[in-house]
Amino acid sequence: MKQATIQLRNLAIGYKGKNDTKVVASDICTAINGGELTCLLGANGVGKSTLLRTLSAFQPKLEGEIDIMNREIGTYSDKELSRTIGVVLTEKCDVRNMTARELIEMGRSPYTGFWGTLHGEDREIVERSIALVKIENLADRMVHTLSDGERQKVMIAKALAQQTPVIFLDEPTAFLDFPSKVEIMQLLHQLTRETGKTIFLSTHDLELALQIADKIWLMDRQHGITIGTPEDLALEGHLSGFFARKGIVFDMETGLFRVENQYSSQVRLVGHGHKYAMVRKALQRNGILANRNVESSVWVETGDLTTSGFRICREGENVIEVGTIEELLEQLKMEN
Ligand SMILES: Nc1ncnc2c1ncn2[C@@H]1O[C@H](COP(=O)(O)OP(=O)(O)OP(=O)(O)O)[C@@H](O)[C@H]1O
Repeated sequence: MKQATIQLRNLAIGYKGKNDTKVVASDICTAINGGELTCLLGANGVGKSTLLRTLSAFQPKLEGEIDIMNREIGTYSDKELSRTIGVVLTEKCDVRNMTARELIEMGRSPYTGFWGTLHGEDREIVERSIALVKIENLADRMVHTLSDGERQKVMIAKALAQQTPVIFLDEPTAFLDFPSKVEIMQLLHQLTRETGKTIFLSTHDLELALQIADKIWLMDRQHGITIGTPEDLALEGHLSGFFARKGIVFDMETGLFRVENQYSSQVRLVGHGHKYAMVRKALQRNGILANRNVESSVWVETGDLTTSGFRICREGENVIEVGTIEELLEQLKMEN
């Protein structure tokens, strides 16, 4: 049984103005478990950052309770909070004249004295954090010379150096290239497994979240927050409902989203394996419905990985052989 590290009771979040209050979300009653990677998904402006900032005590809640490890967040001193919650926000930090390692060392400040003197153990933790995020090559660079993605990794290493049981991250993968996105998500997932940390992050990287997260929170103006494993949310129809926009369909077979194609013609495919799958994908991307069940006077033999090229066949006509999918597309387009 997973332990709930964070309990939210009737939580309302938003902004208090002079004359009015903007409620971004209300009646949030749920928990975030330790040892799990939880990803918060939702459209622009729905309130993901507001929720993360409220849970991090960077902005006041409007109503309700936030219990972190069985204590109301308001009862924590700043020092206690900094030993409990590590936060990585998207805002650019304006740091000059500081190396990446020095910035990561600041993650140790909740544990060092007034002068911020690092001891042997602190240095070891800093080096371990650098190694975990694989940024040894950036450690001696000045922070203001780093790219957005590189700086993001440094901020994650700083949060790791802080050694808190809870880490909140606002769009940690936003500026990263695809392999780095995967790497960071897998790292965060692995940390929840190995250290039992509670990691809660917002992201627009839907596909990655669906493949890596233990829990998904779908945040929506109409339905509030819906929570579950990616697979339960899929089976219950929440995922397809949530992203039901024109042109995006949730594919139950793969558990992922795909662009819905509009088909103008169809072709029967003969073959199997990777070559079959790639030809089908290429044709469908080009508006040609293609699979082995389609009825058509023209068919494509994809062969398999032991055969070379592809064959376009028509009853009573010569077979056309092509070497690549690009040539296959060209040929089929010419014929249409
Ligand atoms: N300081 C503020 N005062 C008043 N309203 C705000 C403030 N900051 C944000 N908002 C509003 O609160 C709502 C939620 O914003 P928030 O930044 O939390 O959304 P988000 O889900 O993180 O969006 P995105 O995916 O675009 O980052 C939006 O309507 C936004 O305009």
